[in-house]
Amino acid sequence: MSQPTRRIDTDDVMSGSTLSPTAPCFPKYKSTEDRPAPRTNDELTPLVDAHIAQILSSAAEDTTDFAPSFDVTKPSPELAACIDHTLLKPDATAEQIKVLVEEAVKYGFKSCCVNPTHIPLVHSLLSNPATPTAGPTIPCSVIGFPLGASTTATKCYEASLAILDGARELDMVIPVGHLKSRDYAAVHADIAAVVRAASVPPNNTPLPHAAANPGTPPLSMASVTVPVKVIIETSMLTDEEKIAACYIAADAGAAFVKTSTGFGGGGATVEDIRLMRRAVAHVPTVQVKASGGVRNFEQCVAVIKAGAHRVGASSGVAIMESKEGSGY
Ligand SMILES: O=C[C@H](O)COP(=O)(O)O
Repeated sequence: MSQPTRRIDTDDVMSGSTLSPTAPCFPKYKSTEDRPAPRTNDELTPLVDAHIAQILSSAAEDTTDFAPSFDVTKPSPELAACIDHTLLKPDATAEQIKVLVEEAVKYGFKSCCVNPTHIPLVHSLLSNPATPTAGPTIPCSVIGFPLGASTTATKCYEASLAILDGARELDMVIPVGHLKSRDYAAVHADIAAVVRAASVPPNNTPLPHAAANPGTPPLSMASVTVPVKVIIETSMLTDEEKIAACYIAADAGAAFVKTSTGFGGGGATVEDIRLMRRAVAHVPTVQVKASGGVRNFEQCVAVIKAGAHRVGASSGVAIMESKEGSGY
C-alpha cells in the first residue's frame, strides 16, 4: 500500500516555504529540473524483484574474501581509518563524548559517530587547535535513529541541522515498516530526500543557533556534500528485503548501505555483508558498512574480508588493542 500524500511536503521543508524563518538555510533548487524524479512503486517493484532474483540465484557462489589494500594481520592506522568510533547510547554524557573524541584522535578512527545533540561538542573538540590530531577524524551524526520511523521531513530537518552543527557524514535509518510493506517508493523518497538535504549548496545562511556554537563551519562560504550511509536494520529483514533495501538505497544516492543500528536486536554478520556487497555491486560508488556487535580485532577483520569498507563499533579501542602484540 502506498503512503498517502503528505500535508507538509518534504520539498516545502527543503525550500523553506513551510518553516520560515529558520528554514531558509535549507537547500533550494534552482529549478524543478534540479530535483530528481520521484520513483513510483509501479516503476520500482519490477526492478527490485528482478534484482532480488538475480542476486539470490548466484548467492551460493559467493564465498570469496576481499583482499583489503592494507595488512589485516594486525591493527594498523589503515584499519583505524575504516572504523567509525561510536557512542549512541541515550545516556551518553558530555564527559563520555569527550573520551570518545580523545580515543578517536589517538587511534586515528575515521569518525566519531554520535547522536545529533552531541555533534556541536564533537565538532568543537575535533576542530580545536589544541587537540593533537592523529588522523582526519570527522563528526558523524545518526539521523532518524534508531527506529527510522520519523517522517522524511523530520529526517531532512535533522540532517540539515546536524550538518550546520558540523557533521560531515550522516547515518540514517530507513523506514523499515514501509520496506516490509513493499512501499518501495516511500523508502526511496525518504533516502533521496536526506541525500538531497546532505548536499548543501553555496551561500546558505547558518541558523542562529549554529552561529551561537563556537566552531560551526562556515557553510555560507562553501558548498558541502555529506555522504549518507543508509542503515537497513538487517536483523528485522529477510534476505529478499535486505536486497530490496540495498537496491533502493543505491538508486536513491546512498554512499553506503549499513547493516544495523546496534539497537535492533542483531548486528553485522559475515553472510549479510557478503549479500549486501553483492546487492550494491551494480553501483560501484556504493560501499558497505558493518555495524552492531563487532567487538574485537578478529570480528572486524572478518567483516572487512567479507566486503565491508567501513566498520561502526562502540568497541573501537578493543578492536585496536584486543590482538596480542598489536603494538597499541
Ligand atoms: O551504529 C553503530 C552501532 O550502534 C554500534 O553497535 P555496537 O555498540 O554493537 O558496536
